[in-house]
Amino acid sequence: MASVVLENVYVDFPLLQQDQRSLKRLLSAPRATSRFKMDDSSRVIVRGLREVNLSLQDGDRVGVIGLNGAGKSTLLRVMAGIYPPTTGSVAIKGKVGALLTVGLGLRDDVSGFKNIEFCLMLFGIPPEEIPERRAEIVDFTNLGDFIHLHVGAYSAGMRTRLAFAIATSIDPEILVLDEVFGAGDSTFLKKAQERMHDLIHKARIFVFASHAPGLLEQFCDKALFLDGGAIQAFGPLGEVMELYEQTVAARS
Ligand SMILES: Nc1ncnc2c1ncn2[C@@H]1O[C@H](COP(=O)(O)OP(=O)(O)OP(=O)(O)O)[C@@H](O)[C@H]1O
Repeated sequence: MASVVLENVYVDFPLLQQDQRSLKRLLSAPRATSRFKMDDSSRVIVRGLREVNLSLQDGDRVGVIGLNGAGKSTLLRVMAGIYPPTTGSVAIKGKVGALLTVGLGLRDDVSGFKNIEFCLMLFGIPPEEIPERRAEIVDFTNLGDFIHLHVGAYSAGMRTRLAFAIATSIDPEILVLDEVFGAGDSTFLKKAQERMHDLIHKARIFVFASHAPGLLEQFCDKALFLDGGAIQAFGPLGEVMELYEQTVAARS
């Protein structure tokens, strides 16, 4: 049984690079009351998520929706274990596969081939299984001899192919996906979509942040509407999408 349980989760990002005057302006702006705060060490922070309580169980297929900056990627990263919550707790049961910012986690200074090996070790794949899995990933990328070149010399599309092939080479029980369907050129896109469909189908829990209603309808039956870092609604896809569209219309 896979599950994802978040209790009272907050994620704060300290704003370290800003000059003092612009920080003061952020704190004094009227709309800043909920998003920008001063923390206990007098640092200005932007609140990525606030008071998030959520329980996902086997069979849940959830679309995460919200305007730019609503907190969708932050939530997915928390579920993937990339961001620890600033406060609150996160309990995950099951193997998580995260397809988030494409290219995330690739090392520029070593070859694609080596990157694959590192990632497989990181995923906990037993050493005797690595050569076969690696060969399968290399084949999927279709990068030819470029697989032996250091990743720093790859084009964006080549990175995408490599990152996608690695991330989708394990069958996750919990699949966390940030819109990556537009990745790669058209030949790769078709292959990538087939592989994605297969993974989505097999995952016990699927969480998908997207702005595309068609894709959400295709893959999800529930939706989670985030606004200003907080959950506004969580429930059947149609109802939550309607509420979201009404909110967007009221603001534009
Ligand atoms: N590394 C960071 N440092 C500072 N602030 C951040 C960082 N990452 C996210 N934020 C802030 O947290 C909030 C939520 O960002 P997030 O990327 O989760 O939004 P999103 O809903 O995925 O947006 P989009 O649809 O534009 O991708 C935003 O206000 C953003 O400015």
